[in-house]
Amino acid sequence: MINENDLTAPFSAIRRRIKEQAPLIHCITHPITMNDCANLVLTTGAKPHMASHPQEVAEVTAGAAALAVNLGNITDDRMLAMRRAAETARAVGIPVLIDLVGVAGSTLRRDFACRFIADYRPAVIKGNSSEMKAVCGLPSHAVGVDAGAADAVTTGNYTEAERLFGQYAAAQHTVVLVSGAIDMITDGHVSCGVTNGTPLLAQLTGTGCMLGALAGTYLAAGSPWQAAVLSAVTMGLAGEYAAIHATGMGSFHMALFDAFTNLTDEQICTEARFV
Ligand SMILES: Nc1ncnc2c1ncn2[C@@H]1O[C@H](COP(=O)(O)OP(=O)(O)OP(=O)(O)O)[C@@H](O)[C@H]1O
Ligand SMILES: Cc1ncsc1CCO
Repeated sequence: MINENDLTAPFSAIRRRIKEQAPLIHCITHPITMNDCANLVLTTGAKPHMASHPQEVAEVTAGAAALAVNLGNITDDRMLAMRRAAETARAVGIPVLIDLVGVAGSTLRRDFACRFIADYRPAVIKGNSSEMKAVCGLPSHAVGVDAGAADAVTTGNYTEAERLFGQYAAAQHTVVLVSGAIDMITDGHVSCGVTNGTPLLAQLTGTGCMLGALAGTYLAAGSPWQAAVLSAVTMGLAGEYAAIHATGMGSFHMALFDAFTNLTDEQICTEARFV
């Protein structure tokens, strides 16, 4: 049984370190959510750099504290940029997160992701349940970049999902963050499910990409496990607060950013909910 205090104990320290150190977070991502990801990183106190030109990314990563790459809306240039940046991340010893956007419906992205994971050993691999099943080599039921209902992690299949994704995480020596109504985080030895959130988060494009950028930011100040759990709790709770004030998706979007700005350590530690 997971002790919730053990999970939440490091949260405040990570948040404080990010505010004090204002680390540079290099995000190589796509135009659909780039602006939201940059603004979310800013709410933490960290500094985003969204550089993606293949000829400059190595230089940018060399000055960063963490690298987050996202396969959404992929291009040849960004694939090359991600590999060059990851080479540098490995050389200078900074952690890498990969967000598997769209791998379930694209052989190009799936092959790229599997090669990237094998070559650069990301500290965190993030995806929705369909994307994660796809890189595990299992049939998945994605609808475009969204997870299919048949792949969702639920209280009914939680133990099986824990086994499946845990096995993959252990084999890759990484932390897996599976997003959804229950966000599952596992390294194959320890796992937890974060139940904070609102279905509205799935109605706003790119909240999964934002979750990846947030986990990438916390990687600069905490372990991969802590970074993944804290990001899931933060996104879920911010969604819950935003849902209270929103009257539609426009105001939800704004209220979500207000919630990121105003969430306190106490709210995050006392209102985090785990399966
Ligand atoms: N039904 C739900 N109830 C509560 N929270 C949810 C629900 N669906 C998604 N979320 C939350 O929304 C965020 C994004 O998760 P999701 O699985 O939708 O990502 P994604 O598919 O990668 O999204 P995108 O491709 O739009 O970036 C996570 O923080 C997750 O907890
Ligand atoms: C809609 C969409 N298409 C490619 S990426 C993206 C944003 C959510 O991942």
